[in-house]
Amino acid sequence: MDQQNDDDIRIETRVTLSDDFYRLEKVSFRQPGRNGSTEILDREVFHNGPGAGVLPVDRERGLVLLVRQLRIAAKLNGDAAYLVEICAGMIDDGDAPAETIVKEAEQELGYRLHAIRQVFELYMSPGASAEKLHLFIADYRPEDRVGSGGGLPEEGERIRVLELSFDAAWQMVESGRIIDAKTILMLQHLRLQGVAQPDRMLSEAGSAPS
Ligand SMILES: Nc1nc2c(ncn2[C@@H]2O[C@H](COP(=O)(O)OP(=O)(O)O[C@H]3O[C@H](CO)[C@@H](O)[C@H](O)[C@@H]3O)[C@@H](O)[C@H]2O)c(=O)[nH]1
Ligand SMILES: [Mg+2]
Repeated sequence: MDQQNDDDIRIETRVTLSDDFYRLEKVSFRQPGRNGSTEILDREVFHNGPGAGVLPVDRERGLVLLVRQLRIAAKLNGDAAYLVEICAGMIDDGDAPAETIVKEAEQELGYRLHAIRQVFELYMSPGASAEKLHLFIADYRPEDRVGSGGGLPEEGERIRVLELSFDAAWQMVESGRIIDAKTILMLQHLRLQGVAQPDRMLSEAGSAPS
């Protein structure tokens, strides 16, 4: 099997094809070919990141906060136009991912979060996109509500805030109503932590061992 070394990949040229809201680039690079040769390939790279997202959890009441918002790409594919997702946003230049989370949670959800912990740092679609996502989990309680959320109306954001039980949110994954990857990852993470069924855990704890 050939060795695969990062240092053997040489970027030759980078050309910007489009630079409007996001940037699309065509990259030409050299990679090792067979029998000691090298070959040149072209790839397009879409720069739509980096971003950060958060799943706020109220463990006492067994609830999570999600958002529902228009995603025109999903509509173009023939899926629902309004997707249910975790709160997320693009990271402004110079901001740390956790700072983005704090801002987005206030803007989109109207909540102040506590105990913000990073869970994943991942690429959403590395074959075509440079978007790197930082995903967090955080705590919230009813008294942390500081506004109505909804996003920035001047940017055209009309975000609806959903507060759902763990089970109801997971049901939406299983029934295919939640189809956003970062949201499914985070809800799955919550289940793996073993806090996803507080009612069942409580009743099991209180029942006689079988
Ligand atoms: N004018 C203009 N505005 C845009 C465009 N695309 C997005 N916007 C606006 O830019 C803002 C982006 O809002 P954020 O909350 O920062 O991001 P997001 O839409 O939730 O999603 C972004 O972050 C996610 C998490 O990183 C990503 O998954 C997603 O691809 C995107 O980068 C929104 O007001 C949106 O309407 C565009 O092509 N043109
Ligand atoms: Mg957003």
